[in-house]
Amino acid sequence: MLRSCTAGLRSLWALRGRREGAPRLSADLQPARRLFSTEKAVHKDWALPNPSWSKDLKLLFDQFMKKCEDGSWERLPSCKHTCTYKSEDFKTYFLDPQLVEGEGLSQAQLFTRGFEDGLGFEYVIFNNNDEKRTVCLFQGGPYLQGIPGFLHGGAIATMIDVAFGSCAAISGGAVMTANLNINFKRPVPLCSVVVIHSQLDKLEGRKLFVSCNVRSVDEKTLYSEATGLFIKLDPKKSST
Ligand SMILES: CCCCCCCCCCCC(=O)SCCNC(=O)CCNC(=O)[C@H](O)C(C)(C)COP(=O)(O)OP(=O)(O)OC[C@H]1O[C@@H](n2cnc3c(N)ncnc32)[C@H](O)[C@@H]1OP(=O)(O)O
Repeated sequence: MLRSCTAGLRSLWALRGRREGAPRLSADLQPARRLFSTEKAVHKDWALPNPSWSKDLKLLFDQFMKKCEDGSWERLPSCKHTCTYKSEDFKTYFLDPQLVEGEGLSQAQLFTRGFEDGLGFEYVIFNNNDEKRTVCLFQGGPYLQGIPGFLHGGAIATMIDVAFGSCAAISGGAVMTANLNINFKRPVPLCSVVVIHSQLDKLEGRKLFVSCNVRSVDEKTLYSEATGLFIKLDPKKSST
């Protein structure tokens, strides 16, 4: 396992090395900033394979894409800058309209999509709307290291939160995390692929109770288990 992780790291660094000749981040950000601040923003879908994806991740992705063919599962597209109609719900709820229009948010992007390919969070989420459950395929890159060679617990918590959010949104629409409880049972090797199975356990008014487990691709290792409480936003309330 150590060897495959090292090989994975090596190929990621090679990928990064190839990009060293390209303009550095600050210059790269300029077009993104312009794109985000105009109406004509191009919304790339980041929940699709890229060269940093391991064989395991591509294989699982293909398997789930097959499950999507009969309509029982659907792949969730993912933008760097929230671009679905749902983001309007959050803006209405939380933000001063002047802040939305102004420079303050011009560089905002989804936390989990803020890394170059392969270095941070590589993931795709599939929803099963009838069964109120989701599967998140996640490969954590070298910038997410905690103890040497393993994923940072905060990175796992982040992915669990994102997976939960998608699961709760099936029934709740615009939701926010109120509570997360995670039991970390085994450390996750850096650059490996894990599968996060989430499900809605209970719906009680605006409260959505969810749970998940995080397993290795062969399902033999249980890395983490978690529960969460999400609250459906009440459009009559505003936090500002
Ligand atoms: C578009 C692109 C997407 C992009 C997709 C990206 C997905 C990323 C997912 C990331 C999600 C996040 O990071 S979210 C960010 C982290 N979370 C937050 O910042 C949330 C901060 N908290 C809040 O703003 C608020 O507390 C809310 C919105 C959660 C709830 O406020 P509220 O709407 O006023 O509701 P409130 O009346 O207080 O509570 C409703 C009911 O829930 C219960 N309740 C509330 N909080 C708790 C709690 N912690 N533990 C137990 N119970 C609780 C109350 O007792 C009540 O029960 P009863 O009396 O009805 O029985």
